[in-house]
Amino acid sequence: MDELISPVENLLLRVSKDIPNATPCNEIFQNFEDSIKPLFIESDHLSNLVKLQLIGFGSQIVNTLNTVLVGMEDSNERRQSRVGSRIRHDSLYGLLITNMSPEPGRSCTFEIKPKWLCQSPNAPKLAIRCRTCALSAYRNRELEGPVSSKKWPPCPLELVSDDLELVASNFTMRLQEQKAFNQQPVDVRVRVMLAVEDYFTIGKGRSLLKRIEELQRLHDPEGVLGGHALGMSLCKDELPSGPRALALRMAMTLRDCSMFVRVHFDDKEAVVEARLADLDLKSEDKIEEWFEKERDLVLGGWYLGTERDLRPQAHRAPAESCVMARKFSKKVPLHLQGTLV
Ligand SMILES: O=P(O)(O)O[C@@H]1[C@@H](OP(=O)(O)O)[C@H](OP(=O)(O)O)[C@H](O)[C@H](OP(=O)(O)O)[C@H]1OP(=O)(O)O
Ligand SMILES: Nc1ncnc2c1ncn2[C@@H]1O[C@H](COP(=O)(O)OP(=O)(O)OP(=O)(O)O)[C@@H](O)[C@H]1O
Repeated sequence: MDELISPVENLLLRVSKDIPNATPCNEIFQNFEDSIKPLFIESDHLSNLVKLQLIGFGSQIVNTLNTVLVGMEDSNERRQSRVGSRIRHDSLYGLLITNMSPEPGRSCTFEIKPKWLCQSPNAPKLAIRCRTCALSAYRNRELEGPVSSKKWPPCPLELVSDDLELVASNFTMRLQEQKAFNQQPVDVRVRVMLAVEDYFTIGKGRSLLKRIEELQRLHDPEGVLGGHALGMSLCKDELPSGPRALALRMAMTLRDCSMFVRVHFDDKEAVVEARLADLDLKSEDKIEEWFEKERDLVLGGWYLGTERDLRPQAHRAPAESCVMARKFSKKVPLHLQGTLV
């Protein structure tokens, strides 16, 4: 995706990057229509998806857009991480997508990745970390410095928790990080916060997140490891294949999508709108990588929080805030916590 704004009102033009293995837009569109969209039609959440419309264009458009990119780079207007990337010539398709950008002064938008809304089916029964928090802990393993300086994204289980105060505070915290929101008068901010709280605790946002959770569960009941004996080396024949592989790719897509939340605050009643984006079906080529990642999390003790036993210099991070870890420390007396895992 690149930062080109379409002249078509309230739509963005999404085009393919010129990098090896990038899925062409026509395939992204077909996969979305066949595999993803029906899941949300069933539950009446179609209006919560970023809409995709496939368009074709001539190679002259690609040349023009690439020239625009060169111009932006010459004047330092392009984000450094994207400098040098170009639009591919061999696929003359693009997607017009719902533009979720805010309208200055009238709305603000924030983006979250809900990630894994339920535990991995391969996690040990006594896990004290969810899949996302286990992976964060794993990724923090090599980082030097105090525990508090490490990266602990919010635990995704908070988003679908039965503790509605926790759900509400998660979203209002994200809202309060928005400059456009903070610039509003206090009465508008209160109105907007209440609307966001309602939307994600009793409204459509709640049912949308619950639907994603349900779909993640339904499409991957066994986990990528299935019944694989973990002590044994990976044999490619044992990776999920056929219908199970497709279902797994769908689950992994739903575990890595983005959610745009736009709040309009110029009306008498604040209006909240959430739409899911980045629902490009994951490639089958990723299955081996998912298998290896899951195996490392299980065997390394990252779900159980026992990684410290494997690497004595490591210790449990007090800064981490997994919902599962918090439940565990409430239920189990402190002196027993080390003995149970
Ligand atoms: O491994 P995860 O769970 O961190 O997810 C990856 C994402 O990391 P993040 O959401 O930042 O933690 C990662 O996001 P970023 O590139 O870090 O923004 C990708 O979305 C990656 O998918 P793909 O390789 O582009 O198909 C994602 O990989 P998969 O979902 O395919 O495993
Ligand atoms: N529907 C949308 N409305 C508004 N902004 C969007 C929408 N979809 C994506 N964006 C924004 O466009 C930018 C690029 O999108 P995205 O991150 O999906 O592309 P990408 O190919 O992963 O980019 P890169 O890897 O170069 O960072 C991001 O800033 C994202 O927030």
